[in-house]
Amino acid sequence: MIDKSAEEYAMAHTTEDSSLVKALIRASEEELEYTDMLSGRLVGRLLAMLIKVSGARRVLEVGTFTGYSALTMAEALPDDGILFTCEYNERYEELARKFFEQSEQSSKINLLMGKALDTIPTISGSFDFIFLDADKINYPQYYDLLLPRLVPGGLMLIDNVLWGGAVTDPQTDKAHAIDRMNKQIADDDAVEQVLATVRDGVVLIRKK
Ligand SMILES: C[S@@+](CC[C@H](N)C(=O)[O-])C[C@H]1O[C@@H](n2cnc3c(N)ncnc32)[C@H](O)[C@@H]1O
Repeated sequence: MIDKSAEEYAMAHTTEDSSLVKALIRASEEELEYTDMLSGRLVGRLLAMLIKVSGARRVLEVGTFTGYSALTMAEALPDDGILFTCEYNERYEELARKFFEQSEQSSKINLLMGKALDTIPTISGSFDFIFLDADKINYPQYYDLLLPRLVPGGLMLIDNVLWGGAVTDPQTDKAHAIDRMNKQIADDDAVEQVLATVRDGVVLIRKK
């Protein structure tokens, strides 16, 4: 959606990933046919920045894939921070665990396997920061499930909310679901939010 040269310029002027995170990206590209699900450095560095400036300690991620954003967020967390990340695909799990184990942040990361709508309720306590990046068709359901789990003043970042521009005239079930959630957030008096045109669109939500 974003002009290619502007995107490249943004990438060239954004902090690099750690060497372990770069190795994870390379391994994902070598072992998998498609890695377009990986959120990428603009979103990854935004996540790290938000965690640092907000002082978040308890983080939940929905949608691990091979662990790019999980590892990036774990690196941004303080030593006593904890990250729960939900995935259901065992092939992605294997790659993610391999890199989590190599990381100095491994003790902070809890990978929960299974359908996220089932595994999230098994985690007790509330979260300072949530990153939603899983099955788009269930985005409205996730929003309803996750907002009550956020502390007042807590932040939620949701990825792919522009869905390549398809939300402006939704024609598919996924585009309709994302559009429905975007409208739900915009109408929700319990939050303030900014829908930013970073990569495929992210909405940053702060619970009042
Ligand atoms: C867009 S990818 C996540 C990318 C990751 N956050 C990153 O930046 O590298 C979405 C992931 O969610 C997983 N997923 C989809 N539906 C799920 C579900 N219902 N429960 C758990 N994981 C799910 C997919 O297998 C996929 O790995």
